[in-house]
Amino acid sequence: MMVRETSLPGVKLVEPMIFEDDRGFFMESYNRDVCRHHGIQVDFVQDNHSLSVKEGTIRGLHFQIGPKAQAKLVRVTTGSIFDVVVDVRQGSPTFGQWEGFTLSSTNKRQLFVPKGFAHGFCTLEPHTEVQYKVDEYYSPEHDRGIIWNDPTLAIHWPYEAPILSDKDRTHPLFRSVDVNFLYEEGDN
Ligand SMILES: Cc1cn([C@H]2C[C@H](O)[C@@H](COP(=O)(O)OP(=O)(O)O[C@H]3O[C@H](C)C(=O)[C@H](O)[C@H]3O)O2)c(=O)[nH]c1=O
Repeated sequence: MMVRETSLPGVKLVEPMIFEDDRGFFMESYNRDVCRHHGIQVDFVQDNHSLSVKEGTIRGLHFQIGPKAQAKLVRVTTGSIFDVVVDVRQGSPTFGQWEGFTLSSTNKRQLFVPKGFAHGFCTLEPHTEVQYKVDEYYSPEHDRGIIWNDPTLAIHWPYEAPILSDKDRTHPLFRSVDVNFLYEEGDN
């Protein structure tokens, strides 16, 4: 497995080792010790799996606050996504900065998203399946977000008129990132 840092300290791009033969391939999709060796020092407690039927679907930008803040290890098992993280850690030198990554079932790349980052993705193909580990359980009361087209962030999404859930379109807690300091260090 190779792990490289990104423009946002703590966010890591993971390239697993792929063993290919005439049957297909084998990979360790998660190895706790190897992750720890590369600085991914979290104990995951929940696996999530979503299917988005149409390309141009955006899920996010979401994160949980306080003691339920989540770190995530994201991968794509069918299709492909433009995966986006936003630093929402109050006082962070990169607060409000975002970066996007293409994850796909072909490149098998994974993205480690630490606590304190909003996360969202846009599907680039129909029938895209995303699977990700989180290190805190789901807590709707702690769910927060930033609207996908927040002008402060000006994220370069690949689609201008995406498919969204009602929550992602209208949620009252989804405001511009500069309105709310949404995560404070030590909240976890
Ligand atoms: C996240 C979650 C949701 N749910 C239930 C709640 C809803 O009834 C249903 C759909 O939830 P939601 O519309 O929030 O799903 P997504 O829009 O894919 O949300 C995710 O989108 C972005 C990409 C993320 O990084 C988050 O992990 C997560 O917020 O599943 C659960 O039961 N457990 C969970 O952990």
